[in-house]
Amino acid sequence: MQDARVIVALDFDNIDTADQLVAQLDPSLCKLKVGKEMFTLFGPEFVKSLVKRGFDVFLDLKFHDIPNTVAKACKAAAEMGVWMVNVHASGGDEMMKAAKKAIAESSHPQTKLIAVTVLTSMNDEQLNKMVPNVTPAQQVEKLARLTAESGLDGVVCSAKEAVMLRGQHSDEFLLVTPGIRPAGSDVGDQKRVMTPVDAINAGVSYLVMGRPITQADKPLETLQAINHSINA
Ligand SMILES: O=C(O)c1cc(=O)[nH]c(=O)n1[C@@H]1O[C@H](COP(=O)(O)O)[C@@H](O)[C@H]1O
Repeated sequence: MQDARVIVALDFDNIDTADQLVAQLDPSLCKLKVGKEMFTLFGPEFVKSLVKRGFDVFLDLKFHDIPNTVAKACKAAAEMGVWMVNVHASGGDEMMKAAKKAIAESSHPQTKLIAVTVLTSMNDEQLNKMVPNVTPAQQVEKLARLTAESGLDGVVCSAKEAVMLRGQHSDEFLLVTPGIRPAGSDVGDQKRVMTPVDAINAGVSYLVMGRPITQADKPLETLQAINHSINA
């Protein structure tokens, strides 16, 4: 089975709506992401039900806390059988190493661990209110280096930084990029965006896509068209 490159973000407040979409999909077409909204509403049972249906699940809870707390949360996440979990790189290398070790020692050590660098909803202006005189690309570069040095599997970044990071890290280092928008689709709250084809050409490993697929009139056809465009 070909490794699906699109991760569909299930950001729904209603489990039936999510289930209706998932019923149309299969693990050869996409992976699935459960984030803060659905996990808060429906908890581990929903996540486990997707794992049971054979999907690679990215549990996107973006942990950011002291090392001991994040390590325990990552162990708990891995033991749900998920494919991937994430933390914020700005939590620091001690936190990331503790998280990595906790997953390695868990009952599901194959769970991948990646770190969020700079959120794709941030542009220069937004970032400068927190970290003055640094561009998103410079901040991503710095945090990606810290992530790699901490032994993690990769980063969440925008596709805009992918070419730079591919030149600095091994081919195995995962670049997972939200902020993906097919040409002409609504950008919404995302700021650093790119089309699926451009992102793949830039060296991205996995594309995270929510609304362009989940809010489409025909989500399955939209996903198939995206898959076709990136595999062409
Ligand atoms: O970690 C993430 O998945 C993430 C990081 C980031 O920098 N930006 C970002 O949009 N995300 C997530 O990716 C998804 C993007 O959804 P859409 O903007 O609807 O395609 C959402 O579930 C976000 O929570």
